[in-house]
Amino acid sequence: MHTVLEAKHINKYFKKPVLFHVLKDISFKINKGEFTSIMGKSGCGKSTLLYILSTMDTDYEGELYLNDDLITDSDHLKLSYLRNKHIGFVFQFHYLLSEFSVLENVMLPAKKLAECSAEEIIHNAHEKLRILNIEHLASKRASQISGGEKQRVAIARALINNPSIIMGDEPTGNLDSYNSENVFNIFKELSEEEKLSLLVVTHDEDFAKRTDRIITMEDGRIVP
Ligand SMILES: Nc1ncnc2c1ncn2[C@@H]1O[C@H](COP(=O)(O)OP(=O)(O)OP(=O)(O)O)[C@@H](O)[C@H]1O
Repeated sequence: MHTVLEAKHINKYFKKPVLFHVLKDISFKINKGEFTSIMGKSGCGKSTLLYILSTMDTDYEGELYLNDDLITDSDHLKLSYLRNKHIGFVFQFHYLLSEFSVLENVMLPAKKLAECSAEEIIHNAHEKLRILNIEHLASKRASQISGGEKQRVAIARALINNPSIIMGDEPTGNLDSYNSENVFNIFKELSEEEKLSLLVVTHDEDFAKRTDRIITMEDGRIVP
């Protein structure tokens, strides 16, 4: 089984206001197509861990592998490239640009990566909107669509560069139960049919129970 992401003995300390050992010897693997949730009480270190796994925080001890490559000591430019190419993000808040159209919002990470022609990017963005059943919204401004629709646009944007893994920080935290179910079903389908890996921090037990695996954290450690 191909491993998409591997954390080996990750430790993280916050140095201020006092020295605080926030992540303690975290090790796990995420395989291709695996849908994993991370749960744990507020303050146990979930977001801190996701920040490291998503390559945004480089101030940690231990090793991080992306598609079997050790990326821990990569410079910021390389990490920014790897992040954009291989990792899609879905947050609690959608972070869409409200004055841009839905299509333009979805295209943005592909423009940044600049590995496809403008025509290909438009074609790919339409394809992602079709997968998420929101192609009819393509020309609307992001400010003109509902909360549930915005989150689906955010997922389409996360998919645009065909990442190896989608990371979510409470992606259903702002949604009602209907839209949360919708997002869950989209993620499940992506993992089963596209063999996409998903790693989602959530407080929603119903959501987590239906993922392939729950990683439970307590006081900066993974509960064995
Ligand atoms: N920049 C920082 N400096 C010092 N301490 C921090 C910093 N950021 C977070 N912490 C502390 O680290 C711990 C873990 O925070 P983190 O945000 O990872 O928790 P979490 O599990 O994601 O919580 P929640 O479920 O409430 O989002 C908390 O005790 C928090 O107060």
